Amino acid sequence: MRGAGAPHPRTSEPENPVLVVGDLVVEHRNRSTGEVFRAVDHVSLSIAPGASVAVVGESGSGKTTLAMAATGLGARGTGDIRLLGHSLSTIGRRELRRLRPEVQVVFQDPHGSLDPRQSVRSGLRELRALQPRRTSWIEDAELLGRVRLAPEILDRYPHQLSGGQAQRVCIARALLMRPRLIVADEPTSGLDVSVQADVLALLQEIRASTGAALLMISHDLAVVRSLCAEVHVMYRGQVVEAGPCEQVFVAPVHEYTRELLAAMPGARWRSRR
Ligand SMILES: Nc1ncnc2c1ncn2[C@@H]1O[C@H](COP(=O)(O)OP(=O)(O)OP(=O)(O)O)[C@@H](O)[C@H]1O
Repeated sequence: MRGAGAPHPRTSEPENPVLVVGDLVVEHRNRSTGEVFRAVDHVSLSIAPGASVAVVGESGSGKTTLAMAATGLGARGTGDIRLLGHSLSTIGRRELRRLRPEVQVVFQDPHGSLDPRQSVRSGLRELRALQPRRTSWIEDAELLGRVRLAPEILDRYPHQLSGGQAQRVCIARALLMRPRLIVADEPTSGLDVSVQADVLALLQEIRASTGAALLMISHDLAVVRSLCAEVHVMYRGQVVEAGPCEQVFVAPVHEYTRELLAAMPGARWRSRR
């Protein structure tokens, strides 16, 4: 059995970025009016193996559209996207299918992500059937232990789980695939404040122990600062500022970043220095 801390089987050179986004533009068309809205406007970013990168911005700034397009899971758009060294514009279906498990997404609404008709155990069984070799490294009970859930949870259905437990199950399902990139899209916004910190700590722990990179989508600067080394600030579809969290939060250059920081409870970011 392979431990979660064991290196991933490599499908590209270790030092290659997990994800490179070059000049991405994604537009949405309003179905009723036909109007075109540019949700992502010439965005570039790169995520190294094991890195923790955040995209922050207010609601509607394009964070989710960016993350979904960049990982090949949403509207495509134009631009150059390389996932584990493969260009999404030229990759074949078979290769894309092989690449899919390497990127796992943890969404905001854990109950919405789980099939209400499946127990946790049968949900895991289904995943294992889809990817038998990839998922054979760990047993169900041990997997749940990794996300600090008791084995009894295996026989529960989603409606029998709290929000925090359901999110841990979602994280366990992601972990089972031993991804190279975990995209966490507002993973704690739907949870009680009391469990938010635990879920964030868990994501951090999993990132550190597996070597997966983390792309964190959030409007919450406190979450970002606790979890990520690097941040991209999005405003109206554009990245207006990017850099190490310490630099961006302590000495923001763009007016919008300053406004975001000022809207946070306390100008405590700056007073840390
Ligand atoms: N499928 C879609 N069709 C039309 N417009 C869309 C679609 N998806 C998103 N949009 C619009 O694109 C813009 C960016 O949305 P997106 O969800 O990427 O932003 P966000 O920063 O993730 O916001 P939130 O934090 O509220 O999820 C918004 O104005 C949204 O209304």
